[in-house]
Amino acid sequence: MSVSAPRTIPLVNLSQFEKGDKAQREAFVQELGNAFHNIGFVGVTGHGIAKDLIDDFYVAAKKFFALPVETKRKYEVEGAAGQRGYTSFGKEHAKQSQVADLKEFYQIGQEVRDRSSNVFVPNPEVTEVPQFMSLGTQLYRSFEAAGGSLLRAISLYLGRDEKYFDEYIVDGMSILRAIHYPPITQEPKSAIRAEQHEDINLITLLVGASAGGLELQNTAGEWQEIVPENDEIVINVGDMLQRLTNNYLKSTTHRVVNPPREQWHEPRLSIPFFLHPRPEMRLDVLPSTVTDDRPVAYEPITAGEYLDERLREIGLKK
Ligand SMILES: O=C(O)CCC(=O)C(=O)O
Ligand SMILES: [Fe+2]
Repeated sequence: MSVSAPRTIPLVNLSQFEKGDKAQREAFVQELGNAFHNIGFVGVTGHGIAKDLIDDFYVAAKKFFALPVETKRKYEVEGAAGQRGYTSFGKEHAKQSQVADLKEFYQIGQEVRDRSSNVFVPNPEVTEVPQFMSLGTQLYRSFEAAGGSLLRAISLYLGRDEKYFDEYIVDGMSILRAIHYPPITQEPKSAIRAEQHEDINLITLLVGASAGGLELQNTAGEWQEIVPENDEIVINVGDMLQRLTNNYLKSTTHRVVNPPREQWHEPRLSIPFFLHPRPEMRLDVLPSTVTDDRPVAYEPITAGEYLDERLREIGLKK
C-alpha cells in the first residue's frame, strides 16, 4: 500500500487503554467501539504481543506444514471436530459454500490452569517440531491477554462493568489457528483461499498475514483489501459478540482471495486467534442493546450450543 492510500480500517493503540490516563482510556473505548459498530474491524498496535514470539512461531509453523502429509495426518485428533491438531487441505468450507477452501491448518486449544478440571480434548505434542507447541502455547496466552484487554474496553463501550467478560474468558474455548495456504499450481475451478464468511467467536485477533489477500465486505457490498502495516494486528468482531449485542457490533463478512497468477507460487501463512468464552456463557442479547429500531434479533443460547451448531455447518463436526 502506498503511503497516501487511505486505510480500510481505523487504527488504535491498545497501550493507550492499558497505560493511559482517564481521557486517553475513554478516547480508546470510543474509537474501538465505534470501529466495531461501524465496520466490525480495527487495526491494533501497542498490543503487547512480542514480535520475536510471532516470528519464532511462524518459523515453527512453516516447518510443521513442510512435513509429509502422512506425518501431519498423525495430528488429526479423533472426536475434536478440528478444534485440536491438524485439519488437512480441502476439508473446511464456508457455511453457504459446497467448495472447500484452499488451505490446511493446525489448531491449538485451551490448556486449562487446573488440569484436574480439564473438560477439553488435550493438545497433542508435535514431536517433529519440538518448539511448535511451546511457542504456540505462549502465543496463545499473549493473544488471550490482549483480547481480554480489548473486551474490557468493549464492556465499557457497552455501558457495563469493565470486567464483564473476564470470568467468561478464563479457561474459555479460544483457539489459536495456524493456517497454510499452499502455492497454487493449477487454475482453481471456483475455490479461493478462504471463501467469504463470518467468524463464530467473540473477537478474532489476526497476526502475520504473510501476503495480501484479506478483504472485508463493506456496508455497500464492496470488497476492500486490508493491508496491515508493521506490527499491527487485525481485530474483528465475531458472530457471538454480534449476537450478544443484538447486531449493534458488526460481525463483518471477510475472505482471502487468490493472488494474481505471478504470485501463485507464494504460499500464505496467517495466524488468527479466535477468542471464545467458556461454553456456559449465555449469549442472550443484552437488554441495553434492544430498542424500538432494534428489536430482539436472536433466541437465547449458550456459547457451547452455538459453537456446536456452527461447527456442523462448516463441515468440521458430524
Ligand atoms: O488468513 C487470513 O488472513 C484470515 C483467515 C480467516 O478469516 C479465518 O480463518 O477465519
Ligand atoms: Fe475469518
